[in-house]
Amino acid sequence: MLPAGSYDGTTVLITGGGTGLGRAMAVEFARLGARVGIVSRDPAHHAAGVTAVEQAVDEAAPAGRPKRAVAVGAVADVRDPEQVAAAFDAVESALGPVSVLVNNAAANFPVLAAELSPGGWRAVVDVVLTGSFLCSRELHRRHVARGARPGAILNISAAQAFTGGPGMVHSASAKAGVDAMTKTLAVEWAPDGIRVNGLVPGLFPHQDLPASLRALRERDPDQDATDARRQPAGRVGQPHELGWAATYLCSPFAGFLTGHTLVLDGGNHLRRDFVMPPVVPVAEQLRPRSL
Ligand SMILES: CCCCCCCCCCC/C=C/C(=O)SCCNC(=O)CCNC(=O)[C@H](O)C(C)(C)COP(=O)(O)OP(=O)(O)OC[C@H]1O[C@@H](n2cnc3c(N)ncnc32)[C@H](O)[C@@H]1OP(=O)(O)O
Ligand SMILES: NC(=O)C1=CN([C@@H]2O[C@H](COP(=O)(O)OP(=O)(O)OC[C@H]3O[C@@H](n4cnc5c(N)ncnc54)[C@H](OP(=O)(O)O)[C@@H]3O)[C@@H](O)[C@H]2O)C=CC1
Repeated sequence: MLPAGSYDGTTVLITGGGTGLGRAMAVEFARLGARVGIVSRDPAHHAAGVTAVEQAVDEAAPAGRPKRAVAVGAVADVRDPEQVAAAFDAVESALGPVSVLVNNAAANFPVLAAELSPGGWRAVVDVVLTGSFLCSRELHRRHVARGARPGAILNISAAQAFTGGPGMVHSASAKAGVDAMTKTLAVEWAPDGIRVNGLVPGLFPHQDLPASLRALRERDPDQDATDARRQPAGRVGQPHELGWAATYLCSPFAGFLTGHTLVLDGGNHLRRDFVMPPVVPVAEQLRPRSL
């Protein structure tokens, strides 16, 4: 854990920060003193994120300390550059200039590549890859115009980017693009004082995931134990652990680190051997079945 107050005076914008892992990261930034802007499509998700952040900050604050503005939500579909700019405006007018951006918003659903429509491909690639680019570009534009420094961007990726993602060709391809963007922008924007890194969560189950992804696990009545057995570390990730990694990567303690993607998965993406479990075709894995 970083020292208390590490993010005092810093405004962090997290896309998709109202649910799941984005919310967990928002809470950890706020615990360390950050003000947090939560940007996504659904105001109900913003409300959940703001409540979680306020609760965590209240718990950590000494009794009687006056309440401060710690979190706001702003509506935007990250696929639309005008909505992205308007959301930055809204967050900055409430919380001050954004110097840390977490590109966390994502879309994904299991589908065979042969059955994926052009619209389904575009929806996922546009949210994950184009959305991360548009938000990064907005942070960079504002940061440079102000002559501010330092700044940090964190791109949330997935191990599918390195291995491919059978049953999720759209997400794997988009996340691989995000990883290439991390390295490219790290070099282009280092002279502007903006670091760009990536963070890959391994298996982090939570209830906010869309039904199509939760269903992959819920076929198994003993899902938690099965998930744990499938990880070299013997357990899945806990969302606050992703927050700990995110707050480190965007902090001055990582001030010389840029263009790096950190994998937080208990070793799972390295689990390759000559002897592997029998192959089950992806079409069979995705076929609905009764238990
Ligand atoms: C941790 C436990 C789970 C274990 C499983 C393993 C997980 C591995 C993880 C891999 C790494 C990545 C993880 C993640 O990204 S998790 C984050 C997931 N979160 C979300 O996806 C939230 C947001 N998602 C959405 O809102 C929707 O899914 C969607 C992307 C579809 C929303 O976009 P949009 O509003 O534009 O959607 P539309 O309804 O207009 O649809 C657009 C086109 O997409 C087609 N579509 C939509 N859903 C499906 C589906 N389930 N199957 C096939 N096609 C689908 C839809 O038909 C549209 O296409 P057309 O225009 O051609 O009709
Ligand atoms: N959970 C896991 O095991 C893994 C997660 N990841 C990655 O972690 C990150 C967080 O995922 P997780 O928390 O699990 O999933 P969630 O489904 O909980 O989060 C996705 C978030 O993205 C937002 N979002 C989706 N589409 C848009 C859009 N068009 N514009 C703006 N915001 C959008 C959603 O908010 P709203 O609906 O309000 O727009 C939501 O808050 C993602 O990048 C994901 O790929 C990677 C590997 C594994």
